[in-house]
Amino acid sequence: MSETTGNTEGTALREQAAKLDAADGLAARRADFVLEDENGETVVYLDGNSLGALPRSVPARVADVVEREWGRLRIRSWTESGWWTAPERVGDRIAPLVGAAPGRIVVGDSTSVNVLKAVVAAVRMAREDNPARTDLLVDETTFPTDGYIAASAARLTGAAVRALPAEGIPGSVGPRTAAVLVNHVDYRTGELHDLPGITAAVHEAGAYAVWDLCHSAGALPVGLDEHGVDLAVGCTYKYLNGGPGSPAYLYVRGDLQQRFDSPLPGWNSHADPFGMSPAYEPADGAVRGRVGTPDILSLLALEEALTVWDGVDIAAVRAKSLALTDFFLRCVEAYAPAGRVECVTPAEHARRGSQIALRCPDADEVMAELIARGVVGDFRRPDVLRFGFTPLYTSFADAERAARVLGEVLAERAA
Ligand SMILES: Cc1ncc(COP(=O)(O)O)c(C=O)c1O
Ligand SMILES: Nc1c(O)cccc1C(=O)C[C@H](N)C(=O)O
Repeated sequence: MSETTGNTEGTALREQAAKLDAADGLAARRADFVLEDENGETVVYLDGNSLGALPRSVPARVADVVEREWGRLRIRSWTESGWWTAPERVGDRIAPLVGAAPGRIVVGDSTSVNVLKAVVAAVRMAREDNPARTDLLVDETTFPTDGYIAASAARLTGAAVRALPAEGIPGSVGPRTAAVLVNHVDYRTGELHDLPGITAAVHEAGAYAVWDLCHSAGALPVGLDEHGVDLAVGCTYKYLNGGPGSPAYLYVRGDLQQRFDSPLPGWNSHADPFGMSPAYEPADGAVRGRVGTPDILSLLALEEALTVWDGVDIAAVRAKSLALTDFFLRCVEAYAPAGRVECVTPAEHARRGSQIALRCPDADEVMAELIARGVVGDFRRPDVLRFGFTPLYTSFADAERAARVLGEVLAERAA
C-alpha cells in the first residue's frame, strides 16, 4: 500500500466505519460494558472469545449478594434470595440465546465437568439402545479439554475414541457409533461447524450428538431444540460475559431428560436432596444435571451479566458479527503489507464463527505489540493471532482501528 493510496483508503474505511456504527441497532449496548483500561483509556477489546468484558451493572449486584444476601441474610438466602434454585433459573435465562425451551438448561461446574456428564450420559443411552455401540467420535481439532475428558469418558464407559475432522463425521457414523462430541466453533480457526447437518447425520445413524457451544453461544443462533441436539455444554465467560471462571451449563433435550444418567450424581441432583437418603433417586428435569453446592457468587454475577441480553435478538447479533468480521477482513486487506498474514478463518459466512484468526510467523511478538498499543486480541501457538468480535460491545470503528494498528505493527516489524 503506497502512502497516498493508504491515506485515501484509510480515510474511506474510517468514514465507512462511522456510517456502519451510526446504522448499528446494537450500538447502544456498548455503554453497558466497561471497556476502559486502568488509565481510563478505551481499548479495542477483541478477546471476548476468551474472557468477555465486564457489564457495568455486575459490581453493584455482586456487592449486594455479598453484603446483604450473605452478610445479613446468611443461611436464609438459600431460600429467601433464591440461591437454591439459581442453577435452573439462570439456565432459563441462557435458554433463549441458544434456542432451548425453559427447563432444559442447568448452570454449574466448569465446561470440562459438563463435557464428562454429557458424554458419559450419551454413551450410556447409546449402549442402552444397543450394546454394540462402542465408538465415541470427537472432532480432531477440538479444544484440548474436550479431548482429554472424552478419552476418560470412554475409559469409564468401555467406549473407544476416534478423532476425525468434523466435516468427516456424517460420512463416518454408523451402527457402531455411540456418540459424537463436536465443537460448534473451532477455538483456534473460528470455523463454524454444521450443527444441523452433523446432528441429523448422527441421528440417522442412531447415535447421540453432544455439542460444545463455548465459542458460539452469545455470538450466533444455535437452535438446540430446533435441530434436535441431544446434549450440549458451554462456558459463560466468553460471549455471555459472566466473568472469570463463571459456571458453565448443560443442556439435555426434553425427551431425553428422564434417561439422563449422570456420572456425577451428587446430592444436588437428588429428587429430595434434604431427605439425605443413602439411596440415590434422580430429580426430574434439568436439576438432574446438578452435582454439588453451586458457586453462588459467580452464578449470581452471571445472572446479572445476562441482563445485557434483555431485548436483544440473537439474529441481529449474528448479522452484526458477520458484518464486523467482513469489515475487519477488508481493513486488514487494505492495511497489512501484502502476504504478511494469512486468514485461516473460512471466508463463507456459513462456516464462520465470530472471530478472525490470522496466521503469521511472529504472531506472538505481533500480539504483544498490539496489546501494548491498546488492541487486545490473543495468540494461540504456534502462529495464530485471534481476534474475537463481540457484537454487543465491538464497534466498526474498533475493527478499523485494530486492523490499522495491526498493519502498522506488521510493517514496522518487516522493516
Ligand atoms: C471449546 C472450549 N471448551 C472448553 C473450554 C474450557 O472449559 P473450562 O475451562 O470451563 O472447563 C474452552 C475454553 O477454555 C473452550 O474454548
Ligand atoms: N478459560 C480460560 C482461562 O481460565 C484462562 C485463559 C484463557 C481461557 C480460555 O477460555 C481460553 C479459550 N477457551 C480459548 O479458546 O483459547
